[in-house]
Amino acid sequence: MSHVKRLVLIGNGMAGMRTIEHILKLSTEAYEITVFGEEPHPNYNRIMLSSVLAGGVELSDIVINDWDWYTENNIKLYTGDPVTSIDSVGKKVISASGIEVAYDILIMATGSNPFMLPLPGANKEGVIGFRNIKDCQIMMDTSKTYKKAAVIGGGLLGLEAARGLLNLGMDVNVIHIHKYLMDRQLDQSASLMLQHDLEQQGMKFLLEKHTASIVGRRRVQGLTFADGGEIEADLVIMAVGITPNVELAKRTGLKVNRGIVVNDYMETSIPGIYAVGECAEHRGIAYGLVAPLYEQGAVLAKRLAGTVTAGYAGSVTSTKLKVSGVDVFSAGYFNDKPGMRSLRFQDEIDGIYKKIVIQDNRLVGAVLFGDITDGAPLFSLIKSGESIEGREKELLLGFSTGKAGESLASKLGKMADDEIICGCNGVTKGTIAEAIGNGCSSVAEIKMCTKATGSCGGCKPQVEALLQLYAGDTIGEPVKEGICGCTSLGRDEIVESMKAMHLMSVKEVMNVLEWREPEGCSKCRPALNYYLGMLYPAEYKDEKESRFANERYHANIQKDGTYSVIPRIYGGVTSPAELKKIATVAEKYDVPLVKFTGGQRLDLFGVKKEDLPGIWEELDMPSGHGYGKALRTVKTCVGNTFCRFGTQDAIGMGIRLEKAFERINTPAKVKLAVSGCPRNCAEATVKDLGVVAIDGGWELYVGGNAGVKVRASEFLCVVKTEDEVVEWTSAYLQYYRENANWNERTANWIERVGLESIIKALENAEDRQALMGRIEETLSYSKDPWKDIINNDDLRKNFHTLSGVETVNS
Ligand SMILES: Cc1cc2nc3c(=O)[nH]c(=O)nc-3n(C[C@H](O)[C@H](O)[C@H](O)COP(=O)(O)OP(=O)(O)OC[C@H]3O[C@@H](n4cnc5c(N)ncnc54)[C@H](O)[C@@H]3O)c2cc1C
Ligand SMILES: NC(=O)c1ccc[n+]([C@@H]2O[C@H](COP(=O)([O-])OP(=O)(O)OC[C@H]3O[C@@H](n4cnc5c(N)ncnc54)[C@H](O)[C@@H]3O)[C@@H](O)[C@H]2O)c1
Ligand code: SF4
Ligand code: FES
Repeated sequence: MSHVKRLVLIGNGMAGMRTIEHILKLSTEAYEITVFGEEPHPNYNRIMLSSVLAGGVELSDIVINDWDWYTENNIKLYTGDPVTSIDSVGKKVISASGIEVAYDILIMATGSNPFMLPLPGANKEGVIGFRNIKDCQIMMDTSKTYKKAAVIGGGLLGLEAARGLLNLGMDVNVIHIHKYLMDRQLDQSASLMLQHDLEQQGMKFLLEKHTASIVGRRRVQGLTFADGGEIEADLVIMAVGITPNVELAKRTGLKVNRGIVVNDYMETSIPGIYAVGECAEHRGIAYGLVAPLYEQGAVLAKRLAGTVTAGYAGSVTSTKLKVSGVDVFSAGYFNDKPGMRSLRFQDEIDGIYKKIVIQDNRLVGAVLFGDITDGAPLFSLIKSGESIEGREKELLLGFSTGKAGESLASKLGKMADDEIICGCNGVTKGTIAEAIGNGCSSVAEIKMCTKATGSCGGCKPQVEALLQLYAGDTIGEPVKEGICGCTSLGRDEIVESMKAMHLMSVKEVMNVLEWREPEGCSKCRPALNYYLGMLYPAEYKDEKESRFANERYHANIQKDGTYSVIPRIYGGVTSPAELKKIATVAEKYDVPLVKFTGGQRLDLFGVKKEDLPGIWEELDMPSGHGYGKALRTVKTCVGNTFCRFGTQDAIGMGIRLEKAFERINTPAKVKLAVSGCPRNCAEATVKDLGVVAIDGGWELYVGGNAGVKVRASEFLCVVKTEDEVVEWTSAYLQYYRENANWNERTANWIERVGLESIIKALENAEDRQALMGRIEETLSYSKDPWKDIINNDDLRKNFHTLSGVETVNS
């Protein structure tokens, strides 16, 4: 009797999951797949952590496959639960939490660990590597309190970390053991030019320095060096290389050198167990960049799907530094060795350096600084190993004869179709041209079709140039980006079309506006649902299936799959009776944790999905919307009710605002606060809208945020009465609802459109009244979502099965 084979993947990272994606494409349903991940997240783009740290990219933007993707593909995912042992005889894995899963095929993709120098004091608080979301979060949090950072290691990772920390406002010293930065990728000339440019950006370097110890009490306070020197540091990032994560493999008895030894088909020394990614060692090499790991994944997937493959033969690698303002590329051999010749070009005026390394008339290496447009074609030549005899100087001076000022699109036009444009994903110019020919008209669409630009993003300029070349008006305007890969239309065009054609459902919008993906995606479906609800509050029926899980269940999904429930406590003011009720419910349902939130609410953590309706019913309190893109909380200080400094009734004002705007859907979450005097105990100036009492009136501030990027709010207006506070707040919130992009916080919106334009839209009393009328109309249709479910037998019965798009929500 044949049974579906059970495939277990250990490591929910970039290489392992790319392998699974390939397998799903090659042979759907051939395997019953289980994935274990040590990190408490779905699969994300580790490469982009540098961009998250540098700012401009949110953690939610770097998810590759969200939670729903696993469900949709019938993959059982255990996160935050590492596999701790493998029984290779009984063919099963056991996780830290005790889960046992049997396998027929086991893939190990456990990645690497940062190499932590075993220095005295290395275990102090504030000493970390830079490898995962947690490290990234620690750096972002630390920068809010501390100012002095030291990065040990001036390689790719160290420099990208240093740039991010500078952007976070820290003072950064990079300590490098070698005389030249990026000594594993660059020659001396390129390295010196790089150092110069980074110093101009504010980075400081201590070169040829051997760190001797890390000093401080519990937390790091500084570093000492072998030459007797020392510096102060409140945060130390070790970026001195990585070591394959092979402990589990060793315990299992797999053959391990530096990495888990694999053959050309990624088979380890034990039949049925494969290894892929940074943890694997192939022909003596454990790679540390995604391109070779993705190649390995493609080979392994073919092998497991029973497709013919020649096997993996090893890779030549190329790297680009992801630091804005400096362009650095390196591939193959970058320093001359006996038997090699090199040609160099250095332009100190424009800061350009090029070097190509040749052996036996073949290109074996290249280093580019300042202008890296020739990186892709040079890398193709290195990989192809073809003779470049007689073309050496042409290659050095500009690949495609490179006339001064020649556009990138024109250069790319001269390239052969089989040249690689996206190094990370091995995507050729021909493949991208074909995707454009098949109708892809934006970078996002090309990413969806080909994966190009989906990893480090370094090939985006080339892909944009190809779009200009093949989809633009000859070489005209760049093709604009849509709200997601399913469309090339932007938010305003979509909303205008909805109005003009009176489109009334998500499906209709996608049909009429010719969506590329008929079902849409997790970016556009919730956005369309929001825009339709905003335009037609009376007629539009909210589509549950276009909402994130948090919003479907009206509770926040937690990392272990349980939910957290926050009842509404207006203005943060409760009563003994209310507290008793919450306590009774928490006891009855065995709620493991009851905690105050930053917004002065009580949060019940660890609630099972099936208990949600019962808990809501027994609490008999309105939903606090702690999960939604809606008004979350109005935080208040005690105001003149008890405080001797208070000039106004902050509590009363806060409760009035919360009662007025609870249940309003907004493009992104909205938090308010009211302080009773300028001492501002309710922290009103880091809220989406903050109200601060003054003598005889109130000041209103907007666009504040205390999240990853702290932003102080900006002064909007001063008013005398509580009624005026409500009027301005109504108008401001409705103007935000009508004009911001879905998922755009007020802080980002105001930065994008400018406070001036908002003041202009609100300064006229008639306009304010009109906006207030529209928000009141919308509010008149809103109902408490918990009551809605509890009182509807059908909804309550089918509560478990509410499905929709997936959660990367905060
Ligand atoms: C900040 C940063 C920037 C980078 N930039 C680039 C770049 O620009 N270009 C480039 O090519 N590469 C870059 N890299 C390297 C690239 O991210 C890695 O090569 C790639 O992620 C390796 O993939 P992997 O799947 O082998 O390992 P990982 O992505 O690390 O995945 C391994 C996963 O396995 C999990 N795991 C480990 N042990 C267990 C266990 N016992 N049970 C369950 N799960 C386990 C780990 O927690 C991890 O989530 C960068 C790396 C970092 C940290
Ligand atoms: N843009 C990219 O492609 C990119 C970005 C980040 C990370 N990565 C990858 O992540 C991995 C880790 O990166 P990395 O920069 O840590 O590794 P790396 O090996 O590239 O660089 C480490 C650097 O640390 C220096 N060093 C070693 N010991 C030291 C010491 N005691 N004190 C000071 N300096 C010391 C080395 O000279 C070397 O230049 C690599 O595989 C890298 O390819 C790639
Ligand atoms: S903000 Fe002013 S009124 Fe409110 S608690 Fe602080 S000091 Fe008192
Ligand atoms: S080169 Fe990295 S995503 Fe294309």
